[in-house]
Amino acid sequence: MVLCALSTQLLRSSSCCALMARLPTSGRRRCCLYSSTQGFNQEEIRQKLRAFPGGSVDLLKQDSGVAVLTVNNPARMNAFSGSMMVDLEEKVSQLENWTEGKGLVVRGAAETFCSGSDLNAVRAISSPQDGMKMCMFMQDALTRLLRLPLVSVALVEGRALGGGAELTTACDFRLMATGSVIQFVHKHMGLVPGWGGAARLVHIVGSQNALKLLGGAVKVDPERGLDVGLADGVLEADEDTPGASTPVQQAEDWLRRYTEGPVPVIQAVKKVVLAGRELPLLEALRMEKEVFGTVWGAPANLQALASKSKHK
Ligand SMILES: CC[C@H](C(=O)O)C(=O)SCCNC(=O)CCNC(=O)[C@H](O)C(C)(C)COP(=O)(O)OP(=O)(O)OC[C@H]1O[C@@H](n2cnc3c(N)ncnc32)[C@H](O)[C@@H]1OP(=O)(O)O
Repeated sequence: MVLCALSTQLLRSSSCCALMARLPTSGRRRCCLYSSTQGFNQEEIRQKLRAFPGGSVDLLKQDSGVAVLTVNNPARMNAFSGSMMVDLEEKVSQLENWTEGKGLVVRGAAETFCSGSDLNAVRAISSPQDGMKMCMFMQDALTRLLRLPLVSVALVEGRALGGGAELTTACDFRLMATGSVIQFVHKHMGLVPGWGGAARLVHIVGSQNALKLLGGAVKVDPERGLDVGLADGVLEADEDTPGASTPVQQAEDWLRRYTEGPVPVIQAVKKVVLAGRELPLLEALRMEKEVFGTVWGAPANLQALASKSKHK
């Protein structure tokens, strides 16, 4: 039973994914969704993907505890080349080990989000075996992205198409700029999502709306995004006001309400929500107990109690 395996995996705190990253562990081996028995040899796939160069995925970790991840391939509407897929996984690993992290903004360069896989690479990776390997590689990277103990938001400007739409679902929230579009164009490619976007979309908007967005390859604008629950907010452009905040600054301002507080507490909040979302109830309760144990009596808790006692 995959779910049982998953819950066991998540709960085994000694060697588990980022979800358990900050629990007291003797050492942590990052685990993958797939194993070599399923044809998943991550280093072999990395080598194959590196053969398709172009663009980059850039990471800016800030003292505020909020990082900015930028999909950067503007000449290709920020399409993912093979080397960018490797970049992404490496940046997720860096974030899994960022002990001071609380939040993450995922964006695209040049005022557009991402137009999915680089079609030139896709044409070259056309064998079923290689397609599966790319699929498993990106499913692993995006699952780990969503499981980071950080509160994440996708800042969608311009277009998020295909794999780019799937990338938005690997964030906790989505903010859409005026005029932006999220579109699962896979049907037009004779495909379905392969980076985990379908499974996550059902969790976000429900199966009925997911069927409509996928089956209809619907162009989701900010209004429709709010309506179906795919968008959590809309950023209004403000080019006329000199010195107005940039879309990234607006996204960081929006995120601040959910990341303000001590790092261990914010990370614990994300972990207990992840457990509730991914695990059966009993395992989720056990995970919640584990995480609760890391914050009960910890400095932030003791400081809060001390300040409360002065309120007599
Ligand atoms: C599981 C994920 C799934 C998979 O891997 O199977 C995928 O994601 S498949 C890819 C799905 N994405 C698409 O089908 C989008 C393809 N692109 C477009 O529809 C358009 O380019 C669009 C709507 C993004 C922008 O159109 P616009 O007219 O404004 O600009 P251009 O089309 O001229 O694009 C500018 C420039 O970018 C190149 N480009 C855009 N998207 C891609 C892409 N996905 N792969 C490679 N190159 C892309 C486009 O060819 C233009 O280059 P140029 O050299 O100027 O012709």
